[in-house]
Amino acid sequence: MTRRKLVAGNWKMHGMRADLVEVEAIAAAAAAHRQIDVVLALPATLIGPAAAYAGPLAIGGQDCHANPKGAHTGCLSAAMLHEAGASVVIVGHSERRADQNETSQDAWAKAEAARAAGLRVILCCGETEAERDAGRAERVVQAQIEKSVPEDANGDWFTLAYEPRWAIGTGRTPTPEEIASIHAIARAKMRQLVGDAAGGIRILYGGSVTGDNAASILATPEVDGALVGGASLTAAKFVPIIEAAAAV
Ligand SMILES: O=C(CO)COP(=O)(O)O
Repeated sequence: MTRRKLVAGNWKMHGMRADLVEVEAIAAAAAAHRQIDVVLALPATLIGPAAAYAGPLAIGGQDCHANPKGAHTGCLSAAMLHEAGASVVIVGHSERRADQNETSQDAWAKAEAARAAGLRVILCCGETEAERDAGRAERVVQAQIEKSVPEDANGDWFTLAYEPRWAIGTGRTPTPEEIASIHAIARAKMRQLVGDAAGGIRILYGGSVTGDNAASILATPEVDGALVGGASLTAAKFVPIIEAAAAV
């Protein structure tokens, strides 16, 4: 099954209104490469202003609450993100697992809530360095998928992102062979859970993707795109990754 490449940027806790010029330039690159999908997951404060002119660039949130509303000070529901202009949301990012003690079950509930509100979902998984060193990377990722991937997931609304924690913001990446191997294992696990629909679900690689390594990572078997942190913050760094995906 052919799957369109997807390049997603995650601005994390970066970005002020002055940075909307970068969003505008990235949106222009997305418009110039419509054969792929491009997403920018922005701080909630920038979703509305960015969505107003993003065009083919899909604007996303970085988290949502699992409940549709309620007494949850400081939290945002999926419907709020949707109303602000987001069409997609990241759930289960390793920084939220580390900083907010989120679990794979939380990611599952957030994915369900996002879908119910009309958002597409990018759900993250990935092992720590200690888990990889102990030879447990595959089992950790399989367990995360088993607990977090909704049983009705399909490629229309659901994307998986494999982000080994030790590769995030470190400049270190797994080899293409290691990435291909984990992605194949992830897809096999999803096939057990959702059947043939797994063939349509994109699996992104994330962790220290840059303009320099994007072409080789994006050409790796089983890699359907990239989830990019630091190198998505400026058009100068992110557009070469979009171009690399469009050229695969
Ligand atoms: O966490 C990431 C994207 O969600 C990856 O971050 P970096 O690209 O900065 O390593």
